[in-house]
Amino acid sequence: MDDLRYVSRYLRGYRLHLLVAALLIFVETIAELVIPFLMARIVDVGITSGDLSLVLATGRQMVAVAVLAGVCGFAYSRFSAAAAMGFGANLREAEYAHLQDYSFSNLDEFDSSSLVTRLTTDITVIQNAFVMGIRPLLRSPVMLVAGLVLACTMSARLALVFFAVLPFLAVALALIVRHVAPLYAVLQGVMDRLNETLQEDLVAIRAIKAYVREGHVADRFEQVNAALADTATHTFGGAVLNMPVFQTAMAIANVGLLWFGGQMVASGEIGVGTLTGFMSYVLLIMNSLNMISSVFLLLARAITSVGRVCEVLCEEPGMDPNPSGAKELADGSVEFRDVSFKYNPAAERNVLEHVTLRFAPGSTVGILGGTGSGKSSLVQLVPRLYDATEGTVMVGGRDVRDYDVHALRAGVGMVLQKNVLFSGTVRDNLRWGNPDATDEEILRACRLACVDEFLDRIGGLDADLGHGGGNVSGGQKQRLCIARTLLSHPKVMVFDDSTSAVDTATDARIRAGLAQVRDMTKVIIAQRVSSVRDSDQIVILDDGHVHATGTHEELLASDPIYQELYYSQTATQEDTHGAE
Ligand SMILES: Nc1ncnc2c1ncn2[C@@H]1O[C@H](COP(=O)(O)OP(=O)(O)OP(=O)(O)O)[C@@H](O)[C@H]1O
Repeated sequence: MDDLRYVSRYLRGYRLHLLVAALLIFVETIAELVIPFLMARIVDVGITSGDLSLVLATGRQMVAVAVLAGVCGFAYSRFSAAAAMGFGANLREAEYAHLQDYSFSNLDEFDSSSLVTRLTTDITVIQNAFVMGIRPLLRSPVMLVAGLVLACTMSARLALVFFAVLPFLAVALALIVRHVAPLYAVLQGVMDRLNETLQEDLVAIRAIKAYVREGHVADRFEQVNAALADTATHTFGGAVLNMPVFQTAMAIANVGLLWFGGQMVASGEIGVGTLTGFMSYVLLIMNSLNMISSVFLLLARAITSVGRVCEVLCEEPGMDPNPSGAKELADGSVEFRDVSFKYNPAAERNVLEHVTLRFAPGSTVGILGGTGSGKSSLVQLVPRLYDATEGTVMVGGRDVRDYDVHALRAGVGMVLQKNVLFSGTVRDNLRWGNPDATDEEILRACRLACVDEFLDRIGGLDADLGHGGGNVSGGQKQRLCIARTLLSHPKVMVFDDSTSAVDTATDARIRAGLAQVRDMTKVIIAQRVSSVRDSDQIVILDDGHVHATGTHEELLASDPIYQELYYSQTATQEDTHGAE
C-alpha cells in the first residue's frame, strides 16, 4: 500500500483525466443497470397487454440509454488511456532522473539489465493494469451490489437459487488469485535474469566468437529462456483458470434458474419478462465477480512492478551532491589523510587501509601496484565517484565533500580504465569535455594526446566514430578519451591505466604533450615503469596499503618491489630488442 501511495504522486497532471474517467464509468454502469428493467417492462407490460406504443416508447428509451452507455464507454477509454500513458511517462521520467543522481555505490546495488526492465517492462505492466484495470475496478463493485439488490427486488425466491451458486464461484476465484499473485514476483525476477544474460551476451559477442563459446552461451540462454517459459506457463496457466471456473458457475446457475424460474412462470408467480430481466442481472453479477478476480490478478502483477519501480525511486543517493558547496578548486593539490575505504559497508576488509599521501599542485604522480592493490579505488575517491569510508580526501586544500560534486568533477578530469565513446563524430565526442570548445582548441587537445597522428586518416573531426566508438582501435580510443578530458581544462587529471593500449613510443609522446600543461596535476596509474619513471613522485600500492613513495631514483635505490618491477620490465624490453 505504501508503494501504491508513493507512486500515486506521479499521477500529477492526470488526476482530472482520472476523475472524468471514473465519472464516465459510473454513468455507463448506471445506464447498463437500467436496461434490464426497461426490457422487463416491454415484455411484462407492453407485449402482455399488446400496448405497441408503450413497447416503442420503452424501446426508444432503451436505445437512448444504450447510446449513452456507449458514448461514456468510448470517452472513458480516451481519458483512461491518457491518464495511464501520462502516469507511465511520469514514472519513467522520475526513474531516469533519479538514476542520474545515483552514485557509483548505488549503481553497484542494481544490475543494469534489471534497471532496464524496471524502466520499461515494469512500467508497461503498470500502465496496462491502469488502462485495463480501472474500468472493472470501478464498475464491478457497483454492478455487483446494484445487481444483487435489483435481482432480489425482482424475485427474492429466484435469488435463493442464485445465492446457492455464488459462494462456490467466489471461493474458487479467491483461491486462483491467492495462488497466482505471488508467482508474478517470481516471473519478473526471471525476466530480469533473461535480460541480464541477453545483455551480457550481446555486449560480449566479439569475445564469444573469438573464444568459440557460441555453444556455451546458447546453452546458458536456453536454460534461462526455458525457466522463463516454465514460470510464465505456471503463472498464466493459473490465471486463465478464471474463465472456465466462471463459465461452469454460469452454466450451473442458468440451468438452476431456468428450472425453478420456468416453474414459477408456469405457475404464474412471475412473468417471462421478470425471468429474462433476472437472468440479465445474474449475468451482470457473475461478470462483475469474474472481473473483480481478473482485476486482482492484474493488480497483483502491477503491484509487484510498482514495488520494483519504488525500489529504484526510493534508493537513497549514496552521497550528498552538496549543490550549494564550493564551485572552484583553488589549485590541483590532492591529499589523502588517513583514508580507509571499502565498497560495501558490510565487507570485512578494507580495500584501502590508512592511506596518507600528498600530491603538490601541477606535479606528476605515478601510481604502481599489482592487480587488485587498490590503484583505481584510490583515484576514484578524488572526484567523489565513491566517498572514503574513513579519513579525508582533500582537493585544492578543501575536503572533497565541501564542493558541489559537479564542480569537483569538472575540476578533476578522469580518463577511466574502461573508455567509452559515443555514436557521432570525433568533434561531437570531444565536445563532451567542453561543449563550447572551438576547432582550434579541439585540435590542440588532439595534438597533446597524439590524436593528430591518426586524425586525418580516419577522416578528421567530422569522422563518424560509429556505435560506442567502434570504428577506432583500442589505442586510438584511449587517445581520443585523453583529448576529451584535456578539453575540460581540469586542475587534476587522473589517467587510470589509460595508455595501456598504446605503444611505448606513443605513450612517451603523450606524456611529453601532457608535460606542457603545467598548471594541471597529473596522476598516472600504469603497469609500465617507463610510464611513470619521470614523475615527481611515484606511489607503490600493495594490498591497499601505501608500500613506498619517492622518485624513480629513490625507489630504485631502496625499494625491492620497485626494483623487481623495473628490472623485470627493462630485461623484457632488452630481450625484445635483442630478439629484434
Ligand atoms: N565496484 C566494486 N565493488 C566491490 N569491490 C570492488 C569493486 N571494484 C573493485 N573492487 C575490489 O577492490 C579491490 C581493489 O580493486 P582496484 O580496481 O582498485 O584494483 P587495481 O589496483 O586498480 O587493479 P587493476 O590493476 O587490476 O585495475 C579488488 O579486490 C577488487 O576486487
